[in-house]
Amino acid sequence: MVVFGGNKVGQVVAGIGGNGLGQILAAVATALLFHLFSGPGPALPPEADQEDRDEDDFAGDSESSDSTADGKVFPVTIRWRNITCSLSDKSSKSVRFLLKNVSGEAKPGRLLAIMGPSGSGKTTLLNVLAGQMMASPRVHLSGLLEVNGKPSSNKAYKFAYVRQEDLFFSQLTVREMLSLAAELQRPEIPSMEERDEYVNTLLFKLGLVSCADTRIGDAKVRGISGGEKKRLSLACELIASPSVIFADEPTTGLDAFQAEKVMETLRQLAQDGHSVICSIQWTGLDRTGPN
Ligand SMILES: Nc1ncnc2c1ncn2[C@@H]1O[C@H](COP(=O)(O)OP(=O)(O)OP(=O)(O)O)[C@@H](O)[C@H]1O
Repeated sequence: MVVFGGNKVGQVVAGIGGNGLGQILAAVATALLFHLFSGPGPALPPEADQEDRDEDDFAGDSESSDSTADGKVFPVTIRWRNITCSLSDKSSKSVRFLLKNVSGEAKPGRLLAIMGPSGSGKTTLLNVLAGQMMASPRVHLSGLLEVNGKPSSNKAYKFAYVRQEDLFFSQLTVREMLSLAAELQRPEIPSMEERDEYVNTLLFKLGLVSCADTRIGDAKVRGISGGEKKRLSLACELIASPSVIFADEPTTGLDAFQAEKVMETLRQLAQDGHSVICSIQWTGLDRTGPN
C-alpha cells in the first residue's frame, strides 16, 4: 500500500478531428511535435537518499538501447523510492502534497496497476516516472528513480505514454492511421509492402483486424468504439518499440467488455516483455478492491 497525497492507493501487479488537406498537414505537424516533445522530460533529480538502494535486486544493466538485436523488447526495470511531489503557493505560503513517500517497482513482463480515486495523484505519479512533469517553480520533486539499477537520466529508455485523451485523425481509417504513424516514426521501413505487412501485424496484435477499415470517427461522426480507440492509441505508441508503456486510466469511460479487452491487451504487451504501468480509477464501489 502506498500513500498519494493523503489517499490510500492500492497497487496491484496484476483526434485530431477535421477535414481537408490543411487540417491533415496541421495534424501531421502536431503529431511530429507531439513525438518530439514526448521523449523523456525533466527527470527526477537523483536524491541523496540512496541508502535503501539494493542494486543486487536488478537483473538489467544500464544499456540505453530499446530493442535487442533480434527485435525483442529491451528489458527495463524502474524502481522508485520515497517520491514526494509538492506544490507551493507563495501567496498563502502553503504547501500541498500531491505525492508523499511513494515507492514501487515496475518490471518487464509485469503489468502494474496504480489504483486510486479521482485526484489521488495517479497521473502525477505516471508523469514523474515518465519524466513528464511540467517544469514549474511551484512544483517540488524529491525521491529516487532508478532505471535498471542506475539513477535515471534523460533518454535512459524509450517509453510510450497513452494519455487519457486520444489524438487521432478522425477521417482516417484505423489502417490508414497506423500506416501514417508508421511512415512518420519508422522511415527505415523501405517499401510500402513492408509497411503494410508491419501494419497488419500491429492490427492483429492489438485485436483491431475487424475494424481495420472503419473510420476512426469523432463526436459528430460515429466511428470505432472507445475500447478500439484506446487499443489504436496503444498500437500507435508501439510503433516506436518502447520498453516501458504508461497508460493513464485506459479503462475509464469504457463498458466492462471493452475495459476487459483493453486490460487483456496490456497484459499481452507485458507478456511480450514490456514493463507496463497503468492507472485505474478505483471508486471503491467494488468492495473486493484490488487484490
Ligand atoms: N500542476 C498542478 N497544479 C495544481 N494542482 C495540480 C497540479 N497537478 C496536479 N494537481 C492536483 O493534484 C491532484 C492529483 O492530480 P492527478 O491528476 O495526479 O490525480 P488523478 O488520481 O490522476 O485523478 P483522475 O483520476 O481524476 O485523473 C489533483 O487534486 C490535481 O488537481
